Amino acid sequence: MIEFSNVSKRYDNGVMALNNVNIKIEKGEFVFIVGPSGAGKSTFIKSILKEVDATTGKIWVDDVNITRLHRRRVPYLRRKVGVVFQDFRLLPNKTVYENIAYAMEILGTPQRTIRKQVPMILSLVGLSGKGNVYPNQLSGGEQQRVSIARAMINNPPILIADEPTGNLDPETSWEIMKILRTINRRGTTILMATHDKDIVDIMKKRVIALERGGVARDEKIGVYGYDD
Ligand SMILES: Nc1ncnc2c1ncn2[C@@H]1O[C@H](COP(=O)(O)OP(=O)(O)OP(=O)(O)O)[C@@H](O)[C@H]1O
Repeated sequence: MIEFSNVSKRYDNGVMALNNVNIKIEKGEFVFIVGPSGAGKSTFIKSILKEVDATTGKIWVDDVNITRLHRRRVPYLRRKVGVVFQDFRLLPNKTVYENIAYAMEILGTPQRTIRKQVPMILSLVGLSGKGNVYPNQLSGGEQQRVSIARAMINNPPILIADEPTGNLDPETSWEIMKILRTINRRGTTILMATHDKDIVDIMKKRVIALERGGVARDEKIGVYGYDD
């Protein structure tokens, strides 16, 4: 589903953010990406989305070698990979419904399909009935659920969550984890970068630890392994 083969990323300032990374993630896996600040987690995620280009090596996403993917094809790649961020990134002047509908419109989804699917996606994240409210009328946890709903339009095979619980209290974080687990059980491969020790230790999922751009650990049922 996702494969990194001898991938290195050297930024223009000389920093080696990824250093000969070899990783294979199968369809349907739930993988935590952990590691100290500056270890390369964001660079790893960005290279799956082709927001940064690997300097050397090859990356496959959903069986497509994206290393040489033409710029024109990048939007097709992004359709296969939903993304959720720590800071939600919702449009403040659009309602919950409109935030999701707008993302579907950008992908060229017909209005009829949008009208049918938005309620289904809202129910998946437990927000049925909240379609007409604005993001600032929602709690942080609810906003993150909207952002997960938006990421799941078109039912992408891969969902990337970059510190999705970073702005949330522990109880709310677990509500988000339950939703991610449900989405994973429905077949979506999930990659989650996190600094949340409790979540990683309790979930008992695969853990890939990056340190100084390299894979320091890759455990089938792993732990967070750091003190922060
Ligand atoms: N655009 C860039 N230009 C130059 N160097 C960069 C750039 N982005 C990241 N870096 C450097 O690459 C290294 C890896 O950064 P990255 O953001 O991938 O780490 P991270 O593990 O996501 O960190 P954090 O946990 O703090 O988010 C760091 O040394 C960082 O300073």
